[in-house]
Amino acid sequence: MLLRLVHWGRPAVPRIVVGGLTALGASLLALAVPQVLRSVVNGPLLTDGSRTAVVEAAGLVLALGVLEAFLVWCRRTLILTPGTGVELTMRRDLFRHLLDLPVEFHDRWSGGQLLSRSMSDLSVIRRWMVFGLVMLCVSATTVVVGVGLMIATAPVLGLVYLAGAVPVVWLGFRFRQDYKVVARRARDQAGDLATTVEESVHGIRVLKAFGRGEDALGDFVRQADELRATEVAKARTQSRVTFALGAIPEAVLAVSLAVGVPLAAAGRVSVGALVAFFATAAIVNAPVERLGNLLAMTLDARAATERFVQVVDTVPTVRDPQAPVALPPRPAGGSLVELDGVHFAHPARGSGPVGEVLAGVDLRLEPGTTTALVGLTGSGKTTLLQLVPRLYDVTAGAVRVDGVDVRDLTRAQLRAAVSVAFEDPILFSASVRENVLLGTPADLPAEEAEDLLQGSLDVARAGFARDLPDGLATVIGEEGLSLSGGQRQRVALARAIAVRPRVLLLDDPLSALDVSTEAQVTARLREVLAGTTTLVVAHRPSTVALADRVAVLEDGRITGVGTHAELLATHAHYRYVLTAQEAVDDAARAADRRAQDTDVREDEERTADEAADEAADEWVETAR
Ligand SMILES: Nc1ncnc2c1ncn2[C@@H]1O[C@H](COP(=O)(O)OP(=O)(O)OP(=O)(O)O)[C@@H](O)[C@H]1O
Repeated sequence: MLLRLVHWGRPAVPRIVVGGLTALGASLLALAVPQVLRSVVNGPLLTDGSRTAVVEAAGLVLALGVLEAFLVWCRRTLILTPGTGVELTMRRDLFRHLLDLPVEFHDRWSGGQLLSRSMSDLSVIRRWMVFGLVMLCVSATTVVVGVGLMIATAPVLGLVYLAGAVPVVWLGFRFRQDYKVVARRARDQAGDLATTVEESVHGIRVLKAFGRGEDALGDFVRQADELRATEVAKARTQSRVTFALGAIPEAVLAVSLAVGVPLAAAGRVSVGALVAFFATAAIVNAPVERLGNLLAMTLDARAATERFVQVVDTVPTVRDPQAPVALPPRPAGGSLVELDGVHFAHPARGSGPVGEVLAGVDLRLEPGTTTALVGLTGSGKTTLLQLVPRLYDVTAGAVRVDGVDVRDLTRAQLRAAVSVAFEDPILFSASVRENVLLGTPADLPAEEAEDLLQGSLDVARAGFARDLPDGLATVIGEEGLSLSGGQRQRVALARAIAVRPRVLLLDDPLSALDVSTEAQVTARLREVLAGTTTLVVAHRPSTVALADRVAVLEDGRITGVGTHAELLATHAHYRYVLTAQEAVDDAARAADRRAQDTDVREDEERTADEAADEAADEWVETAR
């Protein structure tokens, strides 16, 4: 799994390798110190006691120490920057892939899981690459070289020390098995927790309005507690292995001492060799102890990498064709859109006829006309609309624009030709200007962009945006000024119009507007839409009025196409849908009236309160 990182880590490899070599050099220098000790003890100390030799040896140890410190500094400096570069590249690739993945992927994945993958998982990988990986290699090499030196210095004692490796390796293997499960669980739970925070913040108004703050807190605490329990389990597993990796070498050293001293007394091992053996063992013990933490870091990085590649390995199901076809030039009278035997099932609902929302839709949108799509709620109107710009791909049949199957066009070409305004408009944390011009080419001359902006705002009756605190530069969306539902819809409508598309898809874009504003927008749209083929999902008769023709979606098929009057006279289901909607509208209007009455009462009460406050203030002033 970790080898997958080579793809992103390649540019950093030279610096990581050089950094690793400097770290290895530092460790080997540390291992050289006991050998100096050995020669001092066996030479000047035990024989002639020459001061000069001791001073020379001390100078050598000092020089080795300074060089070791310098190499450690080199390692840090060399590896720091490439690690952040790798993290940036991985983050960019992940985000690019997320944008490329189809809507169906985003239906299945929660925001928190994607957020945690792009933030904390990548930080874990970076830390491992620049520290864990390097130190793991250096520690393992130091241990191997150190044990080799110990065997060379005092073979019997070296073999005793080596015997300690058997339980260490076994423990390491057991640790890997246990830790990798909890490491993955912890990362997934962190993602779930991020999802909960994201959803709660997003839906904060609903939580407050329904007084469900305590429940949300309860859910959050439960999840946070599960994560805590997993982290504790992780820490316990890690501390067990760290303890064992610390204790086993110390125990082995005690055994070596018990064996070594009699050997030295018997003259079978020199005193210098014994001193060098234990000094080397003290140096080797440190990386052995570190192995527990480094293994844990490695397994954390493995879990993070697994989660990262899980996303980047997901193959987009909606892709550009191998040999894209070009759209014919824009016809003067407008584009022809055909849906031919279209079937569609949302993947989450299972494939096959049972899960199908659309079961053989045949619909022809004549060039330059506006067609209203009417059907009961949940009948698949939004789904149908989304098949045209390939937010989903049909499961059977075909959607064609000007005779070209939309799957034969590049997505960029298709989406420049087809524009959508959704019922629930999402605005980005950017200025009104940026939001409206979102779909227009980036290289559009400033003057033309300004004309488009002003024209689109006028058609969508979104002129209110000019009166915002900073005019059209006012930041709206999540981080900016909140707009009302109707205002957001109008900005989103302006955004859809600004593209000047061949095909405009409107998913009940005026549902949050009052009837008179809707009438004004409708009138302007009729003028502007001449030459644009439009499909508008309509719930209200007033929206249907926008259309030249109406298509009725019923049981996954189009069961009637005609003018509003024709269908009223001939299509029972159409009459039923409109009547059902009128009943809903009547109920909504009644609710509006009640709310207005309450507002008036509240205003009256407020005025009375304000008057009382003013009287009280006056009284206080007079008293003063
Ligand atoms: N992403 C999805 N995953 C699974 N099922 C979905 C998804 N989106 C919609 N559906 C289902 O597909 C059916 C059609 O939904 P769609 O939103 O297209 O209906 P609609 O006619 O636009 O409804 P409304 O008039 O209420 O907006 C519904 O049963 C809905 O539950």
